Amino acid sequence: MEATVSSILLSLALATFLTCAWKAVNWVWLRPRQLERCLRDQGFKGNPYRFLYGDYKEFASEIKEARSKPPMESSDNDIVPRVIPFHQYFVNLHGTNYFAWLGPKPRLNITDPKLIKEILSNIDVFRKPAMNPLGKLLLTGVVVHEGEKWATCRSLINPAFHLEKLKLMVPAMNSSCCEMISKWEVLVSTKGSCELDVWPDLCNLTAFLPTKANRRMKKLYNEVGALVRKIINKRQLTTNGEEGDNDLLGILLKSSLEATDQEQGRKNIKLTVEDIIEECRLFYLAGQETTTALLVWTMVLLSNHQKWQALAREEVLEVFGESEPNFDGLHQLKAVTMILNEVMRLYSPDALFVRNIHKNTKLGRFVLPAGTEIMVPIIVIQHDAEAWGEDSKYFKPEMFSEGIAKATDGQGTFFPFGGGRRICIGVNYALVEVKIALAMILKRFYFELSPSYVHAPSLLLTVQPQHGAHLILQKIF
Ligand code: HEM
Repeated sequence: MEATVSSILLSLALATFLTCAWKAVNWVWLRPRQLERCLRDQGFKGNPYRFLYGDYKEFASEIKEARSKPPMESSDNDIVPRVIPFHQYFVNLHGTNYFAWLGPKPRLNITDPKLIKEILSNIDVFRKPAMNPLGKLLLTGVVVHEGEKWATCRSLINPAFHLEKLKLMVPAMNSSCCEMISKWEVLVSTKGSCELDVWPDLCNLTAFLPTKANRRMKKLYNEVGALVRKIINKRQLTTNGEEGDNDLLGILLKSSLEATDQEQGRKNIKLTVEDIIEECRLFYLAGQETTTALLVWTMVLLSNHQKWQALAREEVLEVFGESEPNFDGLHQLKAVTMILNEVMRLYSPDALFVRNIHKNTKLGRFVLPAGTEIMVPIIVIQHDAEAWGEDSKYFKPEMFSEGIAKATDGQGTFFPFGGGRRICIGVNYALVEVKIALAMILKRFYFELSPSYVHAPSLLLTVQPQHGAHLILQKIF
């Protein structure tokens, strides 16, 4: 009897071991080889799969090499090889229809705007990739949710970004900007001009908390979490930013809560306090990094293109005169809007996005096997000479003089905020914030590149200036 029990246990252990071993072998060897055959049969090209590591070594060495390259000419906008160097490497080896191995997972490069449109419009099929534990620490909330949970969160948060809510945030945005401007005014006060790395100040400006932006994640998370909890507990929400150090966050949060209250009544949906904290942390990260990137490259490009800087300043003075920027005036800023579009085309803050194929899926003439990933390199498409002309790397805001649809001929070759139903939720917020900041800076300072500026755009979550943004600011009297 005892012998039978132990032989059953042994068989069970053996069966479990064999199942696990089979799954492991399938994951690291059999499945990747199957995927590779399937992709090659459809004309995609890439390195042969290498056990477990795939192309990690190539990714790492290309990124390392790009970061240690000598700086570029400051007028050179051909930044793709520097920002996503692995892309250039694989294109050189295999052409644009390439796949690269992220461990045992092949990632396909997709640059055809028609296919991208298909990807963006089928959000249930082309999903965000599952986050690893480290990624989950960084990003949570609506940006990573899928299906029902995503739809619920998005519909509850959306009202916080409606135009009438953004209008309420303008005074708070003005006042954070005033702090930075006052600091710069002190710096230029003695000589009339000064040399300054504007990057750290712009990072602080776009942080929701006007207190020092803390870039260490844990502390940042605790700060935002504690603040949100405090506001929720006390329900001390104001609509005009009187709360002091929680103005923008407070307003965003209040709108989210109001919307949550209403929607919950209607749909019987529940967002927990933790859900809301997650969303606010996400806004902080997703919003701060990208908006700062847009602002800093705008200052760098306007330093290189003084004609456009003068034009933008003239427009700002014409619209706002002596007063601080206001919401309604922002819509009249035509040259500024053209400039921002062109900056986002050349220096797209988000350089790329990724989707996961979780079941065999048709895309154009291809059938992509489950387990494949797709990479859409936004910045590559926005630099493409076929779409934007031979001078696609030049700064030409005039291309946007009749709007985005005209500039792109409706081809979908400009999408710095993504697209489809998962388009950036903060698009209007970001543009209002950047326009206010830029208008306030233009009104008070002329700016140009300092001789110590080193042009080295690189990708670190967003496209950032690797060695800061050293400019010379000159006070306008
Ligand atoms: C210039 C500034 C910004 C740029 C260029 C930008 C770009 C993007 C892009 C490309 C996506 C789509 C990613 C994908 O499809 O995988 C996205 C999504 C998102 N962005 Fe932004 N963003 C900016 C500012 C902001 C701000 C200010 C906020 C919030 C305050 C924000 C919150 C989000 C969220 C929550 C999503 C996920 C939306 C969803 O999946 O439904 N972004 N952004």
